[in-house]
Amino acid sequence: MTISVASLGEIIWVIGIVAWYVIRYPFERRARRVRIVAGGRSSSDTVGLASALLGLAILPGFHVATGIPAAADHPASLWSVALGTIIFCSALWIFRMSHKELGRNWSITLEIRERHELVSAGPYALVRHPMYTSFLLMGLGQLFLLPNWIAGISGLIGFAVLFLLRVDKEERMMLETLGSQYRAYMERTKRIFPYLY
Ligand SMILES: C[S@@+](CC[C@H](N)C(=O)[O-])C[C@H]1O[C@@H](n2cnc3c(N)ncnc32)[C@H](O)[C@@H]1O
Repeated sequence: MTISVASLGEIIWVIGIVAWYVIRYPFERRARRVRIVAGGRSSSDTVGLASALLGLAILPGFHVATGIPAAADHPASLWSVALGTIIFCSALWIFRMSHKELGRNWSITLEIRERHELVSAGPYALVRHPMYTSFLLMGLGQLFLLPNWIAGISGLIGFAVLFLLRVDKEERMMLETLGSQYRAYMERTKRIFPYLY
């Protein structure tokens, strides 16, 4: 049995998405047991999360399952699949490290947990939002893995909507909660790219 390069990219993308959920699931379960003391899901955050879900999972998943929209297909290449695999694996690694480091402070939305603490170790020593760095890399990996302009680019668009709707609000919330401790942390870190932005 031989598989095409296009199918190979799609299979790797599916494995990547399953691995993403395997990493996330235990943190979702644990988060249910830690009390929320401030914040909550706003309508703009719901739009951001829905965009990320649509662009990074639903649209590409629909394309992989049905081949639609075939008109947006472009030729697949082995170098693109290899690059996409490396980028997607890096995204999963950063995603896993950020969850591990955030631990009980993690929330899917903008919330403050009981006894919330500033996390500034591991990937958080370099950037304030490594989980968003991992979403950006996932979107980039998707672009290289799926040879379809719409399903390929949708992850980056979904990430951008979530990031732009959320990041200022998240930093404001952290400043209100942790005050000078978070301000000092902001002064020594970048947002998503170490030393750059
Ligand atoms: C989905 S997590 C994303 C965390 C971070 N923005 C990132 O990209 O890695 C969002 C929650 O993490 C918490 N959080 C964000 N940065 C944090 C930090 N440095 N220390 C502790 N909690 C943090 C906030 O309570 C926020 O509601």
